[in-house]
Amino acid sequence: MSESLRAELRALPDFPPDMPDFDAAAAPDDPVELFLDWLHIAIDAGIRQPHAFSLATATAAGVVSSRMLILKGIENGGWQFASSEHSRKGRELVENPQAAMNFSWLDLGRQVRLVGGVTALSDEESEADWLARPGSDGTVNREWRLYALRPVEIEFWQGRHDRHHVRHTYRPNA
Ligand SMILES: Cc1cc2nc3c(=O)[nH]c(=O)nc-3n(C[C@H](O)[C@H](O)[C@H](O)COP(=O)(O)O)c2cc1C
Repeated sequence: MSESLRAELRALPDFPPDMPDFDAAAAPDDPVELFLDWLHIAIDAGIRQPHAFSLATATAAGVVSSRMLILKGIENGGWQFASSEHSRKGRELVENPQAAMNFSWLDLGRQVRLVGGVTALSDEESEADWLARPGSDGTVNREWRLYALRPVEIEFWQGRHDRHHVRHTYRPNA
């Protein structure tokens, strides 16, 4: 069974036939500019939920967990997301305010990884995010919290058919 699974997995296609080029030498100095450029390319390519990413958090003891979330915006160098502050991620961010994000646009052979400190944003900003959600009935949810991850490291990764994959790393706020 495990050998047939291994063979089945090995036979799966990997990169899409057409992948964009990425010239790291010509990349802008500002990682936000490059991130927004890649995000808009993903949106224009029709990728489903291009604003979805995996967020990894950890307890104070370093026990890691991850889950998918939706990007709410980027402001003042902070990538924003929202969730219940009573959730596992909410509790972990109180005891250990560090996290990692991973955006993957597989149909473009692209990944962006971010690592940094996370801050809980204000009640006003959190409430505004809750009320702006599709289907909002105008009722306030006091558990809802908007957070911002300010990256100390961002890595842009572009797959290539010749396997000379391109990695471009920024270290802002370091
Ligand atoms: C594509 C996708 C997007 C999601 N977006 C959010 C989100 O923005 N906020 C949220 O709290 N949960 C979101 N979820 C659910 C989370 O993945 C997760 O199940 C939930 O937040 C509880 O996580 P926790 O128990 O680790 O804190 C999303 C799930 C998927 C699959």
